[in-house]
Amino acid sequence: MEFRPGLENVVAAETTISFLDVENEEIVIRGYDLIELAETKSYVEVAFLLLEGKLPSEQERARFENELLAKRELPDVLYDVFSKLPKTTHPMDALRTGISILAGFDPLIDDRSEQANKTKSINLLGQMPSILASSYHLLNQQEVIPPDENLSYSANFLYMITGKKPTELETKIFDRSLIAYIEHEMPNSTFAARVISSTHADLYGALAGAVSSLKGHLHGGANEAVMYLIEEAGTKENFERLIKQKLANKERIMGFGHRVYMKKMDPRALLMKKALQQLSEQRGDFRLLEICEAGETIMREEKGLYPNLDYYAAPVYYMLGIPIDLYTPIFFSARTAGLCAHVIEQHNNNRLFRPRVKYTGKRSLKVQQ
Ligand SMILES: CC(=O)SCCNC(=O)CCNC(=O)[C@H](O)C(C)(C)COP(=O)(O)OP(=O)(O)OC[C@H]1O[C@@H](n2cnc3c(N)ncnc32)[C@H](O)[C@@H]1OP(=O)(O)O
Ligand SMILES: O=C([O-])CC(=O)C(=O)O
Repeated sequence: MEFRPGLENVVAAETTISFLDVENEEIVIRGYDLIELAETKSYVEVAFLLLEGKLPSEQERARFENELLAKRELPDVLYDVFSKLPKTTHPMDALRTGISILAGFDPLIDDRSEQANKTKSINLLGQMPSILASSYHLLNQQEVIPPDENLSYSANFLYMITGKKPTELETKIFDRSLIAYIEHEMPNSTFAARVISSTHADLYGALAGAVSSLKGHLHGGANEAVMYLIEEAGTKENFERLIKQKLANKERIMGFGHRVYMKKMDPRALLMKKALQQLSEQRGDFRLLEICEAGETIMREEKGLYPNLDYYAAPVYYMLGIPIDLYTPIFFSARTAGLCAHVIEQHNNNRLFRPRVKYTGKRSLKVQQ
């Protein structure tokens, strides 16, 4: 039996959902190129594509978006729990708690049929913005911002976080970031969700496990860590110095490197870099763009490493006025569509995940009598 640390290059599932075609620099989502989807479609349309396997007609999009918007209300107990959690709770932990509580409210909890799983997925996708925004506000002893009926899914999501009606450009960029995060083949969190659902566990359990995985700094938690590093530096010169110092100490720089892209730029990072350029030009404020470009150059020169999505999503979120500890929950919220598609696929064609080990421990020890 062959052992590959980190399961590098091990094929863990057969799927029709997505594939990283690194050679051709394409992230294939149900047959489409993710970057093209991000430039031409809305998050709601790509979520529909993931769940239904095809892009929606205009009528289907409107119905689906209305369905999501109609699910925004949460059971009262969630608001109550969020307001009672220790104020130091990270919103990712509140989010995990929220998903666990919702499980108890689902009459179809143990139904793994495709239809029941789709119903759960739509409920969760609709509720996700409310969970994020309300948990953040309640943890910070602020009023919860009620949804605005007249806004699109993404505009309302941003509004419930910031309390400000976003401009058209802000909505477009936020929506694009959600598409960038929506699905990415077999990252650690998706693998976790598939492993959990392979025991016939329910979709909520699989997603709660995925939240835990995605919170880590080597995965989704990197977007927050990037922004804290930029904030700590404040200027381009300090950022360059800080990166060099960390590299000299053999520390990792968050937002760089990727198991699959290795020494190539993540196509989604370029998408978000363009968004940062747009926001910077529109505001006449190039500070974050200059800092990030300086970091990108140093990492390429010193380590031959390129930015991943988290590196450029972080300053984009900062410029959109989003609190830093919501960056990773937003990543998860966007990823919900992809994760649900994977749980559905796993449940529809299941075999229990149960790998083996390469044992390096002791043998033949005798118990002392
Ligand atoms: C949207 C996402 O979730 S993308 C991932 C977000 N995560 C990050 O940005 C965290 C920073 N990046 C990393 O830690 C890594 O690049 C990972 C975890 C993403 C991928 O790691 P792996 O494929 O396991 O590569 P591995 O950890 O073996 O690293 C290979 C080499 O590159 C170095 N390296 C990889 N990434 C970085 C980095 N960001 N900074 C400095 N060095 C790095 C490692 O130190 C290692 O060097 P060595 O061979 O001299 O020991
Ligand atoms: O693919 C990965 O390993 C991590 C990643 O970029 C993602 O989940 O978007």
